Amino acid sequence: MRILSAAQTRQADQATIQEEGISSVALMERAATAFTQWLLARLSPTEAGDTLIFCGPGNNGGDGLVIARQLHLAGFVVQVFGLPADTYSADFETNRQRLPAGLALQTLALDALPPIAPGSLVVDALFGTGLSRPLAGLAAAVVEHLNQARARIVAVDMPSGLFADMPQPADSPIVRARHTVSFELPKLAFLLPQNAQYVGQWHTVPIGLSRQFQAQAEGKLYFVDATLLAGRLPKRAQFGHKGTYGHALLLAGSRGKIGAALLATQACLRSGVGLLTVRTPAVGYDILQTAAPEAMALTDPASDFISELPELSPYSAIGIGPGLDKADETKLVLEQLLRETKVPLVVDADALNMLRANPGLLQLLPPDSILTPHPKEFERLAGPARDDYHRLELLREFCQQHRCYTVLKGAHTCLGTPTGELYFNSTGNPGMATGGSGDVLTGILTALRAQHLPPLDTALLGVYAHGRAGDLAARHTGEAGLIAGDLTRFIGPALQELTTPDAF
Ligand SMILES: NC(=O)C1=CN([C@@H]2O[C@H](COP(=O)(O)OP(=O)(O)OC[C@H]3O[C@@H](n4cnc5c(N)ncnc54)[C@H](O)[C@@H]3O)[C@@H](O)[C@H]2O)[C@@H](O)CC1
Ligand SMILES: [K+]
Repeated sequence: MRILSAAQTRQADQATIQEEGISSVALMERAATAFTQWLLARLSPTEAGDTLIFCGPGNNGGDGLVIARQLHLAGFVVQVFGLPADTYSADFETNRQRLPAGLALQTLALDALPPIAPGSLVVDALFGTGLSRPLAGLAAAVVEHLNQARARIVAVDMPSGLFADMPQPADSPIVRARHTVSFELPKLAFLLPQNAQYVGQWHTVPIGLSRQFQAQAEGKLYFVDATLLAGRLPKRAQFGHKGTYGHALLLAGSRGKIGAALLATQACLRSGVGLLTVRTPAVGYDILQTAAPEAMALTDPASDFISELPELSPYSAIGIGPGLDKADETKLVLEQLLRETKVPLVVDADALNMLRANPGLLQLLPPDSILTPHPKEFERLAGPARDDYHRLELLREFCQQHRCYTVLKGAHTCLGTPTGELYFNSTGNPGMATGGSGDVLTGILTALRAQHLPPLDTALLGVYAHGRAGDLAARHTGEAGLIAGDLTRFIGPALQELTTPDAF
């Protein structure tokens, strides 16, 4: 799925209208109907109770008028309010005319804002993608009024006051919606933690926006769903053997953190790698051989940390980082690895912190390496961000400068590419915010890369499958009960879902 800017969304509406030869008011009817259907699938008129719909002067308000008409006809107890304005959009005017008798548009006034009973259903159709500046005056007062009511607010397309694709001044008035129902595609704003308090849970409803426009639109933002991944994970070959699926090397673990090495090991094994060798300090030998007999243990001469780089020629991908100690010897191992390796790298955790400690090391990063920082680790590498939008800029610059793929971990993990694209993941849940989850991701990515998948496919598939494994696991454990080891059990099913079936 593409993520379009506000301007592109307007162009997409126009392209759809032209392509289909329909009127803009017909597209509005379609969009508003999709919203109404979404609501009707979740709430009966009795469950909704008092339903108050707040409309702005543009097409978002026009949607609100259509929704008011449709909910009224569906038996909801509807009141509809409009912001006074000098001009209204043409489709707003048309739909004002279409309001049924018995449902009058009431004009909002600063000194007479309507009371909102606790638990009421509020539909926020004040402003959508056409917002051009922060709200002020009466509009701001209405937003404040909605936010103070103990109502269930459902926003049409956008929570009013929020920009679709850029930050806004601190303290801008913005509706705090419980649900946001967006037309066709998510907006960039929905994917950033700083906006979660306004967007609530977001949903998309299809409105038949021009596919051609979506495919050809400029811009480099993507939302990764199963469709975007179709065809990227080949089925295993009938005559394949373990040599077909690569030989991965993991450099991981230190005294007290052999568990991290083990989690990466299990995940790597569960992600289809042909052979796996694991380099841990000597203290990890018995643990690894017992808990993961499928992996080969190549223990380091040092007892507690990795001090020597093994011979690298057998391997098709190398993962480094989970559970490493920051010993000087290990730093030298990382440096030697960066200088010597010709095979793709996956770099995680303390290996990232070591890169930062010696900035010269970043210059040695082989092209197409995959880095997997969480926001704090990324900040150490690329500097502090003013806000979530600025962090995306830094991510883009970092990936282009170092010709690497960077997986910025979090809700909607964002993958940056050397060519400037940003891909937001759609799977995963808050249960995955638990120690060891990142080690599992490193194992998955190392395995996919070892199987000769291109770096972009590796990162997209790996991040998606990791989240999907978390979603499958949480069905059994609940989110709070989820631990990283649970993820490894569901990587196989997650990858299976993504595997391209044979064409007939
Ligand atoms: N264009 C189309 O064909 C469709 C548009 N749709 C709806 O239309 C919305 C976009 O409509 P519009 O482009 O008319 O924009 P909006 O309805 O979001 O807002 C535009 C109106 O608000 C005014 N405005 C902007 N910022 C303001 C501020 N800070 N304070 C006060 N007034 C402000 C503008 O002057 C204009 O009158 C979408 O979010 C969606 O809900 C849907 O009906 C689908 C089809
Ligand atoms: K809105």
